[in-house]
Amino acid sequence: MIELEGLTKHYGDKVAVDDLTLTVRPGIVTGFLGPNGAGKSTTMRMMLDLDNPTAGTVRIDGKHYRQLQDPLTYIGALLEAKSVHGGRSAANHLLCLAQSNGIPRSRVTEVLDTVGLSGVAKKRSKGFSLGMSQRLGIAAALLGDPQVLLFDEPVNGLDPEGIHWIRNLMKNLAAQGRTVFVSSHLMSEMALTAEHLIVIGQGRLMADTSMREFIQQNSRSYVRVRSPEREKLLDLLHSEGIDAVAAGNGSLEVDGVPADRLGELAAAHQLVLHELSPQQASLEEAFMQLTADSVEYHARDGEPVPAQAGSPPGGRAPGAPQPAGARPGEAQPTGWGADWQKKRS
Ligand SMILES: Nc1ncnc2c1ncn2[C@@H]1O[C@H](COP(=O)(O)OP(=O)(O)OP(=O)(O)O)[C@@H](O)[C@H]1O
Repeated sequence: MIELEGLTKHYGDKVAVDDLTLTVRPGIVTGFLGPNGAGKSTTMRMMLDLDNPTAGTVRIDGKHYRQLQDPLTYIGALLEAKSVHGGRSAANHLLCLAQSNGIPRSRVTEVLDTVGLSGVAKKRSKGFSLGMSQRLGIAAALLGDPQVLLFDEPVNGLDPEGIHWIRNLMKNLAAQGRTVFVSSHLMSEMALTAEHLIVIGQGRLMADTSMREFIQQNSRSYVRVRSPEREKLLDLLHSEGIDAVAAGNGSLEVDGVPADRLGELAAAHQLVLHELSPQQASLEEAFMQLTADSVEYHARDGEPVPAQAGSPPGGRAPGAPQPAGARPGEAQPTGWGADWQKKRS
């Protein structure tokens, strides 16, 4: 397992990682989430002794990284897929790593086969696509057959088949009893892969919980009900002391009552329903809800507006409503490109 205790990293005045204490357990895939700049890569680098902590410790199976003999046989990692000597072939790159870590040469062929790069084993890695480089990085992580694996954005650049493959690979590694710690911004992918989540924001621990609990605790689940007799249904629900609010498309959103009970109530009062659907928030919604206040980099609202002949940047789409305060026929600069347009006029 990986144990962090009070792990902290300052870069000058910037607190990149702030007093993290947590344990990453074997046998499951643990997802590592946080907005841009939250401190994920810094934490992973400190786990691998690539950065010195300002305070605190990291232990891999009870030992500091520096105490590990042949560290690749304890912990394998994919951090920067492109950080490979471009002049070396894939096989040579892996062979160098193997030789410096007491790993037999035969493992190079095995891991190249595992990641599907046998056909390009002798090709120089500088010609590799991002997806191929990711696979080579994963091969390097697997080389020493370690019990602990770290993957920073492993699906970056992979095609759908590759994404499917890495998802199964991580699950299989965990099922073998290994510790698998993975960061990704792809929430849908994380939701399919990780069983446990660690979430940080501005360097601080925000959640350390199972995927299920995380979604339940940080999002609202409700039942959407649609009926041609919405007002009657609303009165009925209120008379039963059930909270319901009118939503778009003639529907109601009902909190805290299972769909079965709502269906039975409607049937008992002979009310027709056109929809009765439980709504559970996604990991993405739960993540955004939890981390909204710790997002460091905010983009401005507004759509990029393409400059078209006869239509100034920021102009309205045909049929779009006139912005408040605008004179008829006059396009108002709003959103993306608005400052640029103001400077021009
Ligand atoms: N070498 C460095 N020198 C100065 N500041 C740094 C350095 N490395 C990281 N930082 C800062 O530390 C903070 C955490 O960065 P880090 O790269 O760990 O975040 P992250 O969660 O991995 O972000 P992303 O999701 O964008 O990859 C950021 O504010 C970053 O600017």
